[in-house]
Amino acid sequence: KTLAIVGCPFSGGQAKLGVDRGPIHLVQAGLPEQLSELGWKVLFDGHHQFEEIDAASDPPIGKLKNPRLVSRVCEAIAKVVGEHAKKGQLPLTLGGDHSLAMGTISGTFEQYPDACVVWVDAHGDINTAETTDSGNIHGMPVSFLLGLGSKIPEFSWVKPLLKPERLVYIGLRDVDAGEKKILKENGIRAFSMHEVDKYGIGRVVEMALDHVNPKRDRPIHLSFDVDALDPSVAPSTGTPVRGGLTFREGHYICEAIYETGCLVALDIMEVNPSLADEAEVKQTVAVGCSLARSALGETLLGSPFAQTRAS
Ligand SMILES: N/C(=N\O)NCCC[NH3+]
Ligand SMILES: [Mn+2]
Ligand SMILES: [Mn+2]
Ligand SMILES: [Mn+2]
Repeated sequence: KTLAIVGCPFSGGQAKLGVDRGPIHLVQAGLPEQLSELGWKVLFDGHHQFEEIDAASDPPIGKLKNPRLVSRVCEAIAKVVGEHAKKGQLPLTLGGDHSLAMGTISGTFEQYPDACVVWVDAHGDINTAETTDSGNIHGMPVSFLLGLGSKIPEFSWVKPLLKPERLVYIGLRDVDAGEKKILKENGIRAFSMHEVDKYGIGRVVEMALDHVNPKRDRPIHLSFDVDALDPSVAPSTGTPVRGGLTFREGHYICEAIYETGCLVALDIMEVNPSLADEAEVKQTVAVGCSLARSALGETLLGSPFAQTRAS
């Protein structure tokens, strides 16, 4: 049961400063120690340093901003995550913005081609080069993973290994018109906050897993954007959207996924320690840590450390 913590101090997928310091704050809050307390053999893989590319050498491609930087960083992360997965370790990637999931999920699929993805987020992150308004690539990783939209040579390393039926969303409430069209056209299952209200988080997680993992025998990659949580719960994040998951709903998702024993990779993304006052930053970092603990075996009544697939 080795857990490989991959620090990814990266902010190139969006415009707000500070999200690259998410990893250091999560680590300094004691996350590695907290996880070894749970029984994990923790391998801290360090905070990966990414070589800058000066703006002049990385002009936008169409609307896409910092395209070469984002592509190169994600390709590097795909290798790192893939290598840890190959060794039977469970990669925990600490972001950094959500564009990184293009890398982490590519890495997971190298090792687990039959994996499914649970994407917890206020946003769909599924814009293509054609539909994106902002050109911020953290709003696009899912489209690359599905192989949607026009092919961009700089991103040719991304293989379309994710199939629509292996992807499910929980927490959506800020989806662009173009993304809504993409979700519909591709028949992608999404449990928005409307469904969470209607069915309750317990049923939503059950239905989500029934959709992508009916026999609970497929590896699960959980990609958790902390802005899925209500801003009152995780205030220090780049794109807060009101009406989000409660503290418990967010943790329930993680606990329930851990209980499947299928978790093989986890991303905790978009913690930006520079967007709120000290108390709110502390709160957001603490939530990132507790979500990770819940997804990795911490339970409220303390049950013995169950085996996960990546043992
Ligand atoms: N946090 C974000 N994605 O998860 N922002 C980008 C999406 C805005 N439409
Ligand atoms: Mn996201
Ligand atoms: Mn988001
Ligand atoms: Mn700081």
